[in-house]
Amino acid sequence: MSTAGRSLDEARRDIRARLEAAGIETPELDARLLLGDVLQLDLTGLIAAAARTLNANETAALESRVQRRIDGEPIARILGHKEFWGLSFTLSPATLVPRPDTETIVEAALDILKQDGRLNDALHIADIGTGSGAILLALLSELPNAQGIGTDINPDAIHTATRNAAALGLNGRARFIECNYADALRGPFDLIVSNPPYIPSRDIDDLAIEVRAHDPRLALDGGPDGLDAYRVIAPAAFELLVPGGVVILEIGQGQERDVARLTAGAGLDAEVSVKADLSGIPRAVIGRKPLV
Ligand SMILES: C[S@@+](CC[C@H](N)C(=O)[O-])C[C@H]1O[C@@H](n2cnc3c(N)ncnc32)[C@H](O)[C@@H]1O
Repeated sequence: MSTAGRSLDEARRDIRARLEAAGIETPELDARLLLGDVLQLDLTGLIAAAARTLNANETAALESRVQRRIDGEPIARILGHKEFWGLSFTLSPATLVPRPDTETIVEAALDILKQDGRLNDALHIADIGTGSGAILLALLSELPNAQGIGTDINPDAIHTATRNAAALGLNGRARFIECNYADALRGPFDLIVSNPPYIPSRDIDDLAIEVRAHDPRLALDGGPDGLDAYRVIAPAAFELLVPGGVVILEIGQGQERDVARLTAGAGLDAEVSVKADLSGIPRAVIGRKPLV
C-alpha cells in the first residue's frame, strides 16, 4: 500500500504492518528507522512530527527503502551506517556490518590491558582484516595514548575505515593499509586483534539472506574448514608481538578448540583462553606470547 499523502504516523503503522507480514523481526523499530532516515529525524523527532504529511518525494524515497528491507537488505546497509561500541561507523559494500558479538573482542582487550595496568600506555595495536575499522577505532576511543594500524585486502574497506577514523577524530592515531593479512605489518605490537573471515565456504549459501546477499563474501569465507585465516594470522602474530604481547581472535561457533590449538601451536601459549559473548557462545580465543 502506498504511503502518499498520509501522515507520518499513518505511514509508520502501514510500514510496520508490511514489514511484519514480510517476516522482519523488528518491524516497529525498522519502520521508525526508515522514516527517520528519509526525514532526517531521530526517534524523538519522529514522535514530535507524527501528524506531518509526507510529500511525494519523501514517499518515493521511503517506498524504495521499505522494498529493500522487505527484500532482505539489512537496515544498517539501507541507512549506510551502524553503531558499534557506541560509535557510528559508515559502511560500504566492501565492509561487513559490525556485529554486537564483536564487541566481545574489544571488552576482552580492555579487560586484559586493565589487569596488566596498561590502559594509559603508549600501546601499538594491529587489527588484521579491519573492515570498517570497528575494532581498532573502538579500542583507540578507550585508550588515549595508543596508536594502531588496520589491514584489509579490500582497498574499498581501507578507504571506509580511513573515513571512519577521521569522522571519529581518531585519524591522528590510526592508519589503514591494504595488504594480505599481516604481510605489510612491521612490529612490534603490544596487542593484535582480528575478526577474520571464518565461515566454512560450503556454509555460506545457507546463511540468512541479510548476510549471504549483503555482506561481502571476502569478509565471510574462511576456506574449506573456516580456519584458513587463523593458520596465517596466528604465526604472524607470534612474529609481530612483543614478548608478553596479546592476540585476540574472534571465532565462529564451535571453533574454539581448533583456534586455541592453532594459537598455542604458533607459540602464543603463555596464556590461552576463550571468552564467551553475551549469549554464552565462545567468541574469542586469546593467546599471549611468552616473555622469553
Ligand atoms: C569478518 S570481516 C571483519 C571486519 C571488521 N574487523 C569487523 O569486525 O567488523 C573480515 C575482514 O577481513 C578482510 N579480509 C579477508 N581476507 C583478507 C586477507 N587475505 N587479508 C586481509 N584482510 C582480509 C575482509 O575484507 C573483511 O573486511
